Amino acid sequence: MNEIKIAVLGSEGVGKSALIVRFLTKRFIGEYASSSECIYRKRLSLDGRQLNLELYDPCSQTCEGKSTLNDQINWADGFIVVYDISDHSSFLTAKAIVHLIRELHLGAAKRDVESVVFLVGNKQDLCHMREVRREEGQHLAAEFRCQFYELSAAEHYQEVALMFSKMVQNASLGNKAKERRRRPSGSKSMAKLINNVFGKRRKSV
Ligand SMILES: Nc1nc2c(ncn2[C@@H]2O[C@H](COP(=O)(O)OP(=O)(O)OP(=O)(O)O)[C@@H](O)[C@H]2O)c(=O)[nH]1
Repeated sequence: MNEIKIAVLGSEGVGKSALIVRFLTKRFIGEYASSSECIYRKRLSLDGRQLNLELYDPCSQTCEGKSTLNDQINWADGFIVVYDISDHSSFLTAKAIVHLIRELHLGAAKRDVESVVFLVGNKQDLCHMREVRREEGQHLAAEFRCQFYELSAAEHYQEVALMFSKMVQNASLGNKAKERRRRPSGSKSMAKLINNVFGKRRKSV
């Protein structure tokens, strides 16, 4: 069965957990425990194929056994980089993360990387407190050639679901291409990377 690993990254409080929980349960829950990182798991059917989806929700605070951003980027097949439209500093963090993803994936086929990095401006319902213009988000996405979304975990279930579905679809295609390119000798180091993050707590929804 295919495994798709998506990392949802961004600075503290931008709504990473809210977006994941909204996608998995359709509900918006106001507060989430953020003292540990976790992987949410879900089985999906895509074009008649069964997929095991893993969604990684990092811990923004200092917590035991915390993985590094580099580990997280190496582990994932796809990236949802989130900022809060009402917090400009979170936009700068998102920019740094997207930059790092591109640096670490320089060896990969360009098209693969482009389709599996999404830049997401969350909390669109707080547009009266907006600190990041929509155009700034679009501009950054264009600069790093990633897809751009502006939405609200609190108010836009359909958009959130569409965004995750698109990512799963793209990451699944990227995965197939990766499998084709992977040489037998490469599988050992990939297994090592996966083992590095398998110590994490897992959650099923
Ligand atoms: N108004 C509004 N609030 C949101 C939205 N998404 C999340 N929040 C709120 O933002 C706060 C942080 O949300 P979390 O989902 O915990 O953010 P996080 O990025 O996972 O935070 P850490 O785990 O600390 O890194 C919570 O109070 C949420 O209720 C949204 O779309 N609109």
